[in-house]
Amino acid sequence: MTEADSEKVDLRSEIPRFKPATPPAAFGEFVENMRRLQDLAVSIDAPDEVYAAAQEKTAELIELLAPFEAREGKGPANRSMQLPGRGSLLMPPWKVEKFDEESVVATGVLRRYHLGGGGVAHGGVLPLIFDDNFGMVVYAAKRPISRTAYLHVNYRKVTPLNVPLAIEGKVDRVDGRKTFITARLTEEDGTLLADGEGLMVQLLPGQP
Ligand SMILES: CCCCCCCCCCCC(=O)SCCNC(=O)CCNC(=O)[C@H](O)C(C)(C)COP(=O)(O)OP(=O)(O)OC[C@H]1O[C@@H](n2cnc3c(N)ncnc32)[C@H](O)[C@@H]1OP(=O)(O)O
Repeated sequence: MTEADSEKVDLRSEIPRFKPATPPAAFGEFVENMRRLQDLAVSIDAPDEVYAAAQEKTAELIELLAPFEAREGKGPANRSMQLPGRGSLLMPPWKVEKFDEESVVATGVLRRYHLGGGGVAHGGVLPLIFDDNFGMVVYAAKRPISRTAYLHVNYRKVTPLNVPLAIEGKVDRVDGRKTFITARLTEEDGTLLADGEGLMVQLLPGQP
């Protein structure tokens, strides 16, 4: 395998030194279509022929895209700050509203894809939102590159779908390599849905 080949197929990387991307509008529209597809994939109840047609169309899309799979940090997903969820399908489609040393605020809605049961968000989605916020807080506060050592979420109320939400996280205290972060997830009127605390530990040279 040549070096160029290994770059194409090796999806591992060290923790990324973040480089923002500015993709064309079509990328953002593609990601939003994919999000709509995710919502539909978890909610449809369709005739057999519709599933068969959907299978064919998605197979065509995979064939179109597969030749362009690239290693972490090359494509625009996850590093397009102007797009909801930084253009990453893993992330809920939230927008960063405030990003400075004082705090990081992101707002958005959770949608059908994020359903747990009983019409409200899956509990596992919340730690994802908190962890991502903690990562951005570390970055915005100009702390060294760190990884989450622990993350604690208190679920205070069920989190509704399709309702505007906000998370605000900030550095609580710093102790050597350790950055302790707190965050709150609220509805627009300030109702507290969940709060969280996390420890981000600065990576030492050579740590992945
Ligand atoms: C624009 C921006 C976009 C970018 C936005 C991107 C956002 C994405 C952010 C995602 C971030 C992640 O999810 S990262 C992925 C999830 N996390 C991981 O996979 C981490 C896996 N764990 C590890 O790699 C390691 O355990 C580390 C690096 C966390 C720590 O290991 P270490 O380097 O050997 O350090 P160690 O000596 O154990 O600990 C250092 C100090 O921290 C304390 N410590 C360590 N772990 C814990 C713990 N669980 N609970 C309490 N305390 C702990 C120790 O007691 C010690 O304190 P003292 O004795 O010094 O007082």
